[in-house]
Amino acid sequence: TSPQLDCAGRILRLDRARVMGIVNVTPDSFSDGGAHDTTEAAVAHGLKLVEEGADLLDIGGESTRPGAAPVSVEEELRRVIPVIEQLAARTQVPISIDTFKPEVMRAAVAAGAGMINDIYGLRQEGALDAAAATGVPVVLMHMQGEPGHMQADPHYDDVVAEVHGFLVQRLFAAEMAGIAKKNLLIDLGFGFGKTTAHNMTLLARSERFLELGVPMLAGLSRKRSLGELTGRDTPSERVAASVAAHLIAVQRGARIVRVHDVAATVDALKIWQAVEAVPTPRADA
Ligand SMILES: Nc1nc2[nH]c(SCCc3ccc(S(N)(=O)=O)cc3)nc2c(=O)[nH]1
Repeated sequence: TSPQLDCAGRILRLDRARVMGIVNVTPDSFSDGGAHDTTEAAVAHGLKLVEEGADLLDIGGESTRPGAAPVSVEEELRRVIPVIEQLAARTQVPISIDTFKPEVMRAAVAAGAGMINDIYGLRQEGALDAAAATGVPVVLMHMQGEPGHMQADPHYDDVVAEVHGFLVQRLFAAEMAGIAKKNLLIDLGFGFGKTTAHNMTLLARSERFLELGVPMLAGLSRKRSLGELTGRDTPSERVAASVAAHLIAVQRGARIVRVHDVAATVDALKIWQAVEAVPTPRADA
């Protein structure tokens, strides 16, 4: 039986790398800023990403980019719940909720979400119990510091060892809270309290994390490190770099990649899958 995730009834097979499409429901990411238009635009975007080949969607109502302003529980719910309800009704793919707030986790799963993606790794008060109560798979991500200042001056004695130790501790905490190991995933948290050097070290040594025995998610899409390495100052100019980074992440063990550019990533992974399908020559052949 090849690995798979049961996302509230929607099965996500992990026999090959899967593409998670990003749907930001933040007024500043859509022209008008009006509530209805924001919902409508976010739903349309999610449908477009599924058309492009997304295997699942990640719905986020609060930007956690460095320096972003916090959003209240009420406001975050107002943004994401209508989008989750509509997308769950209009597509068959699993819907992930990108939140660290326990109340939003519970409401999102009640509204049709089948996965929780928590950049704080369930460290907020009440998050472990909320996630356990939903019964859906959970992504535990590493972050050093908080979004407000995490990129000020990130420092590690040994970034791989420290990120590994953090994820071991979060996996333990999640299992102690009653979350089955088969429902746990990890994420190295590219760009969350890391310099470009830290990010590239983690990407280069991703395979080290497979020993944790859970699927790994990678999210480098359009991030600053890719801009620094290519000189592309605008996120939308970082598509080629993002596709390259996620192909490398998959080659080094990632099972899910979280991307803005679904069509391009799907094409790149098709080439990887064609190469992976070539049988290894037998030793005595
Ligand atoms: N599991 C998971 N969830 C995620 N949610 C986000 S939102 C991106 C926030 C951001 C934007 C830009 C930079 S930067 N300064 O590196 O360009 C950092 C963080 N990302 C991830 C990720 O990776 N995994």
